Amino acid sequence: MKILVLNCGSSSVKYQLFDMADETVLARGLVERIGIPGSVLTHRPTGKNKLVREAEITDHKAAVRLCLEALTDQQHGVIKDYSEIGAVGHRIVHGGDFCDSVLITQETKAIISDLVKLAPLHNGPGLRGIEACEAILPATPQVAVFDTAFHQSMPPHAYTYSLPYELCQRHHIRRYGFHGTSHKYVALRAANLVDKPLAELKVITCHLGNGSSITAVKNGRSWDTSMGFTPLAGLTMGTRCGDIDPAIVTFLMEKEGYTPADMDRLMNRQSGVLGVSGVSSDFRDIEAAMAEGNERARLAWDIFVHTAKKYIGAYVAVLNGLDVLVFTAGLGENSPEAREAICRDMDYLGIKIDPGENRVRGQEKEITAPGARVRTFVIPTNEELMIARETMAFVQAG
Ligand SMILES: Nc1ncnc2c1ncn2[C@@H]1O[C@H](COP(=O)(O)OP(=O)(O)O)[C@@H](O)[C@H]1O
Ligand SMILES: CC(=O)OP(=O)(O)O
Ligand SMILES: [Mg+2]
Repeated sequence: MKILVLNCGSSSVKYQLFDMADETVLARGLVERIGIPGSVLTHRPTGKNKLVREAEITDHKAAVRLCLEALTDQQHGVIKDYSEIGAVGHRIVHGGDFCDSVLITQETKAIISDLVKLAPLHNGPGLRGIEACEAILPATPQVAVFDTAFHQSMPPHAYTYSLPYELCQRHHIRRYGFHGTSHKYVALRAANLVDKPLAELKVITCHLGNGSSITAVKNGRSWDTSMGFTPLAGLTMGTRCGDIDPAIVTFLMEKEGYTPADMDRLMNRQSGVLGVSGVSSDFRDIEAAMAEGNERARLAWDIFVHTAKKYIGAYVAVLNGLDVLVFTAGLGENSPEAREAICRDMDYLGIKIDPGENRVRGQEKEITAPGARVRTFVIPTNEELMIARETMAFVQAG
């Protein structure tokens, strides 16, 4: 069976078409920089030339349509007809109370839609991707695979907020955690690379992209993670503020007369690296601006690095040690500068990377310095493969 996977991220749409007989990738691609200047589709059909199409893409529905068109493109396509696709797996970021994947129906779409307010940069785009597929593949089963699933294993002291208990119960307020599919994939892959069962390892996985989160993995389970009730918490991100003193919210609402919607926009879309630098939400632009001496870009970068260091340190404490540190996602895979800055002066914790090995971009590689106690890896994430497997199992279970 051929399975198409769509991964709507906050700044991108990634996709892969698999032949699940042997998990061959027939085509993969991405639309990146959605909503910021310079958006581009890169479609890589296996065994054929890649297709690069520049277009100003401002929303995820248009991006998904572009991906679907590439799959049947005369020159670069890999299928003749959409009916060849047996099922579509969608990455949906917020699953709320869902622990497992679900079939897309009117009812499940309504629940995903209710969660848009808790993941405004993601569940809306995820739904737009579903709608684009429903229009083009109306008879094909579609499955939602949630970012929150892996983190369901966190212990209560990690997922419970210190607010009035009954209030949190009533409104389902807890730490959910996101990027779960990615954290699980790279943690399993790291265990494979060090040739030990994941259950015997203490692992910290750093998913650093436009959205960033760090997870502590213990006994093979997500033990704690930096994102929370929503994907706004934790590290400073492309446009998200990450952890701030919660009192700033009510302070600004009073001082500036902001409504809840204004605050939501400010913290999700106008803050983070973009808000501090005034340059861009994209780390490539930040690195270029720093190279030209832009001080606010430097400050945004330094804040990002500082928060990443703090989470790693905190999770070493939570895990009582560390065996493996993993970097993944857009920045984690592609920026030696980010990895170097984050790992600098961490030798007390046993973390030290080799500058030569660390030059790697977008490839799986161990970057540990000789003699370091903690083994550090760059592992390209593959959320799409995990989602394809999950979708296949779901469809087969019928
Ligand atoms: N070669 C690169 N060097 C530095 N940063 C990169 C590179 N490629 C991608 N990135 C950064 O990764 C981020 C996108 O991460 P990604 O995980 O693909 O996005 P999303 O969060 O939308 O899923 C962007 O900020 C981008 O600048
Ligand atoms: C949850 C999240 O932030 O996802 P992404 O990094 O794909 O935007
Ligand atoms: Mg992503």
